[in-house]
Parts: sequence; C-alpha cells; structure tokens
Amino acid sequence: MSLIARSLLRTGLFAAPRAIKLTQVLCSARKMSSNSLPQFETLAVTSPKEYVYQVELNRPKKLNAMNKAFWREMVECFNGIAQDPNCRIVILTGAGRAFTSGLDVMDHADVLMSMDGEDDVSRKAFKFIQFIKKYQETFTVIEKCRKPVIAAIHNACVGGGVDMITACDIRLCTEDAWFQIKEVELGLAADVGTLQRLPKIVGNDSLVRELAYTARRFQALEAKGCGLVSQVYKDKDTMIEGALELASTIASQSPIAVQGTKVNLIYSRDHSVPEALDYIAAWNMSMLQTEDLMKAIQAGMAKEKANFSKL
Ligand SMILES: CCC/C=C/C=C/C(=O)SCCNC(=O)CCNC(=O)[C@H](O)C(C)(C)COP(=O)(O)OP(=O)(O)OC[C@H]1O[C@@H](n2cnc3c(N)ncnc32)[C@H](O)[C@@H]1OP(=O)(O)O
Repeated sequence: MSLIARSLLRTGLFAAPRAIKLTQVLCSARKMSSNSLPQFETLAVTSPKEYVYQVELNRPKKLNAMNKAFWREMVECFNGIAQDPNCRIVILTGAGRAFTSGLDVMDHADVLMSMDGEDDVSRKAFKFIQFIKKYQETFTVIEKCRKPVIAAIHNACVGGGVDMITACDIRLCTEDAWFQIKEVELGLAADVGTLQRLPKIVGNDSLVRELAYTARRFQALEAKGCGLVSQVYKDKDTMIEGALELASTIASQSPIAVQGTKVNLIYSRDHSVPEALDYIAAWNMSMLQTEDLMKAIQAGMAKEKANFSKL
C-alpha cells in the first residue's frame, strides 16, 4: 500500500474501505428488494402508497442536521431504492419542525477545525478531497437513482439542505419555508452541489450569485418566483397530501418511460442539444421496444389505467 493510501486510511474519518462500503450497499439493496423497508439511524423509510416511498430526515430534535451517519446512510438508502422494484418514486421530507438545518456543525467540528493530527498540507489536502468527493456522492445518488425524487420542504432548508434539494427532480414547499445558502457565513464555498445545480434550476445567474455571496435567507414566494420550487402549500399536511397525489400520478405511468425521461433530462442538462438528441435516439432504439408502449396506448384508447409490470 502506498504512503498516501496508508495516511488516508489512518484516520477513521477518511477511512472508507471499498469492500466494506460495497457490502453495506448490497446488503441494504437486498433488504429493500425482499419487500421489507430498510432501517436507518437518521432516515425513516416508509411506503405510504403503492410504488411510493417516503424518505424522511429523522433527527427532529436537531432540526435534521446532517451528521456523519446521515451522509453515509443517504448513499445506502438511495442505492437500495435504485434497485428496488417496489419503488417508482420517492418523497423526501423532514421530521419535526424544520426540513433541515444543514451540516451538523457539532458532529463535524473535527473536520471544520482540521483537527485530524496531520501537519503536512499536501497530505491534508488529499484527505480533504476524498472527504469532499464522498460527501458529494451523498446527494449525487439522488440524481443517479432513476426514480424521480420530490423534495417536500417546510420551515428551514439551510446549507446542505439547499445542496440536497437541487439534486431532486421536483421541489414543493410550505408557506413558512425559508432557504439559505449559508456556507459563506461559515467561511466556505458550498461544495456539494448548490453552486453546480442551482444556476441550472433557477436560470437567474444574478440572483444565484446574490444569494450565494450574501447567505441571505429567502422565503417560499421568492423560491417559487425564481423557479426553485414549483408549488407552495399552506402547511406541511397539505403539502404532503399534494406530494402524495403527485407521486401517485407519476407512479401510475410506465416506469420505463418515467425513468428514461429522468435519465435523459439529466443528460440534456449536462450536454449540447445535438449530443442529447443522439443520446435519446440511442436510448429509445431499445426502450421503444417495451411492452409498456402498447399497454399505454391500449389503455388510453379504452379510457382505462394501464397496469405496468415492476421494474
Ligand atoms: C464537505 C462538507 C459539505 C457540506 C457542507 C454543508 C454546509 C452547511 O450546511 S452550512 C450550514 C450549517 N448550518 C447552520 O449553520 C445552521 C445552524 N442552525 C441554526 O442557525 C438554527 O438552528 C436555526 C436558525 C436553523 C433554527 O433555530 P432555532 O432557534 O429554531 O433552533 P435551535 O435551538 O437553534 O436548534 C434546535 C436544536 O438543533 C441543534 N441544531 C440546529 N442546527 C444545527 C446544526 N446545523 N448542527 C448541529 N446542531 C444543530 C441546536 O443546537 C439545538 O440543539 P439543542 O441545543 O441540543 O436543543
């Protein structure tokens, strides 16, 4: 083993042996596909309707602050969901009085204060890049999972919360929701998705820069006005009701069609129009052969709902 690898593995914080992680992922994927919902310390997973899963951030006493376990469990959870044929759509919510207060600053004091006992700047830098890439994956799994994810946000959505919701497909919020790209106030540039994804959602570069440079809180109506969220609901109960209705509608469509649409929308966001047109052509040369196409057309003609098999 190289010196760099040895020094990366020396601290618990940065050590993440690949074999162990892969086993954990496979275990949770197996747990989910056997129809029992997975259990986590920081997330509560339920299935409120057929094919609909609800993933709830579940540290209400700490306003769902994102501790180390959360950053690890999100990856296990969404990698499992990606392979679970009983799930076609996910609603992401927060338990208690707020959606999330972002990074658990107490649990990450050692990282934020660089208190890992390493003096050499270069060695420290290698540890940091591994740490940052690992934390980026926590939200990128939401995008990599072909099943659409609806974020249902109430009250506070701070720092890492904004990073997380920008990786979701659809965002809904309550009238009391507020958002804050708080990282500059903590002396860091946001590094797990907000700066990369938000400009592509909002389409107002000036506003994104204003919010990111100032850490100004913004409310539900401004979030709706700039396109960060698509619906604002009176309160959390009404929002969950709306999210469930939306999720059921999506779950009733062909999963081949919905998941292909998600993959292609993300591809289009990151590529030129000609590249994305080539990609969908290559995609559909196999996906158009799905039985779902005929089922959907026949059901439409008969004014009935099609019944699509699991994916
Ligand atoms: C490579 C790293 C990638 C990730 C980067 C992410 C960066 C970020 O997320 S930056 C933003 C970090 N978050 C914050 O700075 C928010 C801190 N919290 C607050 O400002 C307030 O809690 C808030 C305004 C959200 C709500 O205030 P309120 O008065 O309503 O509640 P509190 O009494 O403050 O909180 C209740 C208990 O929760 C604990 N808590 C809240 N937020 C956090 C947090 N982020 N980290 C750790 N703990 C948190 C708070 O201490 C209270 O606990 P207790 O005293 O035990 O009751």
